[in-house]
Amino acid sequence: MNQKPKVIVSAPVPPDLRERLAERCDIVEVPTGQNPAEVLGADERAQIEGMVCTVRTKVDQALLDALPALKVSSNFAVGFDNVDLAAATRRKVLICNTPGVLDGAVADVTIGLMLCLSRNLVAGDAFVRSGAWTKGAFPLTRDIRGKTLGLLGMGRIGRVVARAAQAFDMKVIYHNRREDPQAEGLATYVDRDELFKTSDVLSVHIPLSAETRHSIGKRELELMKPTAYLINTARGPVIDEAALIEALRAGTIAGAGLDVMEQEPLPADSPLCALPNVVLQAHVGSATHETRRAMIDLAVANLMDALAGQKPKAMVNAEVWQARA
Ligand SMILES: O=CC(=O)O
Repeated sequence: MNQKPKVIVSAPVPPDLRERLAERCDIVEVPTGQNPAEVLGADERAQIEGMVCTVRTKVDQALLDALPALKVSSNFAVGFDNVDLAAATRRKVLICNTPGVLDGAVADVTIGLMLCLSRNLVAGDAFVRSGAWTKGAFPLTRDIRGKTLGLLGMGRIGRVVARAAQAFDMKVIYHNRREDPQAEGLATYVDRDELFKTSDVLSVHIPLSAETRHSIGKRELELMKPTAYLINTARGPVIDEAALIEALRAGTIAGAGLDVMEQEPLPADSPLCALPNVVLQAHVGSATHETRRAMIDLAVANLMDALAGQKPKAMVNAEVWQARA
């Protein structure tokens, strides 16, 4: 009988799915976020053929060197900025991710942040709880109806946000590397500066890469209207956080809604936590029972398919798969 392939599980795989995986693979447990190269001995590492992990696992050259038999690494996330993709592709390690199943959940948090900012809902809750209401009315806020929503990035999530914004009678504009035919009827393509200049709410939906790191900085913030809000449910480091804090303090923009930050978890002494015009969330875009289940189903299916020689549903470096076929 063929030996089952050894796989690292470094993600919250629920018991029923773990059982299914164990029928086909020999599971090696690595606590989520810990470096398998530090947790496992050399003999065990040498036998690892697959891995399912969160974005807290850095799949870099050092880890690839520590796992010389690795064939597939399956991210329990749509983002893959934890992976050195060039190094993985060079080593012919297939990288998988979980696109599609979390679009609605992330779009919901985007819309939620937009409403919290424009209607000041978080401060309104504190206002009532503190008894301040008994002393006077809550300050007026701003409508989003009829305003312009700008989307930086028009992928799957951006399109769901655009569709949702239509229900609020918003005008939706977007900027992408190129105009997207799938955005037709949903949003109007504009150039990048125009997006920053004309958006009343600007929402970020681009992946983190060497090119996008700090791509929203002082210059972009200064292009924005002083009444505009910036929302980020993508990755923290695409925004230069120091520049953003400065802009929020100076009133260059009206506020920000952030589900992601440069440092996560965000410490309570971060200047962001002291700013009244910021609404913060703990990187929870995809964090619902239903969506996380769909994500882990897909991540484990990708891993099992790849190891069984079947084309996984979602591959980041499909060229590795094609070269094998
Ligand atoms: O941040 C979450 C993801 O990339 O799936």
